[in-house]
Amino acid sequence: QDERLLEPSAAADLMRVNRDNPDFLILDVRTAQEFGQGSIEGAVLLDYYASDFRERFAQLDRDATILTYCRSGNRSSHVLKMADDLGFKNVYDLRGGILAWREAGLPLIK
Ligand SMILES: O=S(=O)([O-])[S-]
Repeated sequence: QDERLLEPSAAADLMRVNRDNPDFLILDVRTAQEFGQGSIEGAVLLDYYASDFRERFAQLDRDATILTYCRSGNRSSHVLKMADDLGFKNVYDLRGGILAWREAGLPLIK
């Protein structure tokens, strides 16, 4: 059991705690189209399917606290592995993705 896989409520707590942390990033790895249909407030889009995803991801601050999510948790689990490979220290993954987030009644913005 990987404690970096956060249930929606724990992910929401992480966001709350890091509200004023300039080194906190919410990373949405879905497509631009999916992002446009509703996203978590403050999230930055970096499409996992983009050919330069790894290159761009690797440019992020390895010491930052990053919460990543996708639609249901598949793509973001790959991002978590990539983050480990690249030496990122504080990367979390929203378990069940935005579907679970929405299911938990948590807010999305358009
Ligand atoms: O990759 S996915 O779980 O968002 S379909």
